[in-house]
Amino acid sequence: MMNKVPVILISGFLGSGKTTLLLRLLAHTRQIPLRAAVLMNEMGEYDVDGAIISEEMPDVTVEGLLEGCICCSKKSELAGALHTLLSQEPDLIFMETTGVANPEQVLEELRSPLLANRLYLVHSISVVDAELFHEYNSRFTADKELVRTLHGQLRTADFIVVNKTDAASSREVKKVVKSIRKHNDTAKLQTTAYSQVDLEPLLEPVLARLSVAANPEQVPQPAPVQAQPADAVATSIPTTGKEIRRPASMFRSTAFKVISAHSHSYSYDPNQPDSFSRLESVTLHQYSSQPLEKQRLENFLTGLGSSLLRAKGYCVLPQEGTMLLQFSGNHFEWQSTALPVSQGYVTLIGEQLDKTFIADQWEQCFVSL
Ligand SMILES: Nc1nc2c(ncn2[C@@H]2O[C@H](COP(=O)(O)OP(=O)(O)OP(=O)(O)O)[C@@H](O)[C@H]2O)c(=O)[nH]1
Repeated sequence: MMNKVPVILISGFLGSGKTTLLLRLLAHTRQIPLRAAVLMNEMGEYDVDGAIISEEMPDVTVEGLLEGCICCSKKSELAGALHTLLSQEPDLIFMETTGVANPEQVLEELRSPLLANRLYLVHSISVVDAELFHEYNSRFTADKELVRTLHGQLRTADFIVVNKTDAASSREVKKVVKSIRKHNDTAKLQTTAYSQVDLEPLLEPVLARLSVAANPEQVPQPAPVQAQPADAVATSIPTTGKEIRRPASMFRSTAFKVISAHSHSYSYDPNQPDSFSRLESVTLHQYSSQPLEKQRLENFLTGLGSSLLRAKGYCVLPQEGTMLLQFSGNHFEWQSTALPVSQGYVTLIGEQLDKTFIADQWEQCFVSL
């Protein structure tokens, strides 16, 4: 039987700190050294998080599944993407879901015969934003699908990272932990800022398994958490080639366009007619030859109010050059990048986004010469 490759699944709501954790894990695996590969799932049309990883860890193979969630619209492509990564023979695969993905569906897919004979799950990690956990929970109570997703992210985890404790009071952090425990009272849980968790125990089962594979006479280690059944029928799987994505309307003369809108939805369930989540993503492209002004962009995003949950992308600025923009929980983060980005873009994720207004406001972010 072929050696199975360990998988660590990272889920958690928008902006909670999944990529921050993944970067730490990748830095640690590189030190060991383990050859890690990443499956990155993004709701927008660009792989912003994949680009961040590629910049910091150019040796790590990243396969991106974009414009949809691997728990629903991209579920059929999951096996192909994982097999593309498997062809690189990594020691370990990290999977980061979108912030609105329900890991329950992903885990179900990993248990399918197509994947169960090649992979085994070591950890399902859920990252929680301590600052916004309760706000999101009360805000989305009417959105049954999203509530199911938020709870699914907690239920499936064997390790929960309560992150962003620097942005929440200690009283709030305690309340968050108490609420989480109502959904999952068995997972290991760590409170932290910037996803600074103890990495060694997380990777211990992977190292144990690898050392057994290298020295088969050793006594096998206990089965990893939620380990999958050993054997399954091998089936041929279509692979997705790595795609360099280009905006469809790249050659339009219009300077700035709202290119795409993606609604997060699951396949229709007649028993749950109201179970539709209205979260969507919109990607804005920096087509203009006129300079993009940082302050105007910040004002525009803040002006969208509570309808905007998350924004991220690369902006080409007149003074600073290309910068990575991150917006979550009303906080902006700008970071210089050496990535060769010829045309900037910003992906917005939110609820009931007013696209006409957004297109107009985006246009106002460019300084008229
Ligand atoms: N204040 C604060 N900011 C954090 C912390 N952890 C991460 N961030 C910032 O929050 C933003 C989002 O972090 P990510 O790691 O990209 O979050 P994510 O869960 O991958 O986000 P999605 O891409 O929406 O899925 C970035 O600007 C991070 O630098 C934290 O503990 N405290």
